[in-house]
Amino acid sequence: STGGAVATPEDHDVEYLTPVSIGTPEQILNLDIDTGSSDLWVFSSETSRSEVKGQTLYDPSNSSTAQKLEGYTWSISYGDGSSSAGEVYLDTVSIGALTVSSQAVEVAQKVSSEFTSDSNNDGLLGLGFGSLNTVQPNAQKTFFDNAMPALDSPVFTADLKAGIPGRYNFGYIDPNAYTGNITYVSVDDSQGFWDWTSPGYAIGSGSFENTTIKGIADTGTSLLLLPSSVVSAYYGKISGAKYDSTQAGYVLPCSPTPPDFAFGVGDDGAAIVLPGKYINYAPTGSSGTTCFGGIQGDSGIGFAIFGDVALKAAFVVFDGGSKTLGWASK
Ligand SMILES: O=C(NNC1=NCCC1)c1ccc(Br)cc1
Repeated sequence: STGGAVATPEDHDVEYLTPVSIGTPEQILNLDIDTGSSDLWVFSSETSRSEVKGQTLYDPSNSSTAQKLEGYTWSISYGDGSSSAGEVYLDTVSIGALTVSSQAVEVAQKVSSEFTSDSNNDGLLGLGFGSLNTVQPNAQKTFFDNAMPALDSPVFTADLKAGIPGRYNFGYIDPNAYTGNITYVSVDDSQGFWDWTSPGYAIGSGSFENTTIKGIADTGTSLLLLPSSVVSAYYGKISGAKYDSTQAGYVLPCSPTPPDFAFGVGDDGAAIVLPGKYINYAPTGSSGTTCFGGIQGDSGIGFAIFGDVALKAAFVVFDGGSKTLGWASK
């Protein structure tokens, strides 16, 4: 089997939303597919009314295939401080033509303000490793783990794009979605993340800097978070760029276009190049002269995060069979 669906960017590519069918008859919710977590949770008929502002709600009582897991609960908090919690049902879940008949659907009873104010986001679909799932008393499998045995190939791919819809596919690699070769790198799943090591980076037309950068491929994080030495080297090349403590990040003049940023993949010299315009993440004020940087520091996290700013420059294969990541330009 195979499947897949469109991934549509919200403003500034802060997140990408994908239509997911739940229940019988189908209830279609737009979910944030997140390789940095492993819970599938949705806004629901059980979500506190004061915490819902425009989201589409999954109502298990309107699904003939919903089955409540009595006594099961979940509670999650994300790297950006957002959180949600609730109860658990099993129901049929599909992404395009790919269907999992007994998927744990975690219904939110409470969500934090970040989710309440994100009116187009109806929930998250985690594609991290199973060890991250928060359901008690028994952890539940991700959509990918449930689907994997039936997939033509045990993979899913992320093809996110800047400002236009991309795609998540399951079970196959679309040869028309990328250019050149796919370079595969090993993944350390011991922390539950798609954790890999880049051999270094280059700034603009500069020479490649060999420096080990361990980090996770996280579709649920918006920015590219890198070691402070790398971030300082990058913004040090840009006149007027500075760390703005008020914004808690580096800001830069939106014009001229900043230098490209490339990160290495594999040990054969392959690299993914972020066009400089990707680093103009969003204007900080109404004049549009100053931009918030799409590359920021990873201090305090313990490893880098290759979030959407990086992923949208690549075609990425998440291989659940070999536990590897494949990176290609496009
Ligand atoms: O939470 C994380 N990724 N997903 C999402 N963020 C916000 C909503 C969804 C995340 C995961 C690992 C690390 Br390290 C930092 C952050």
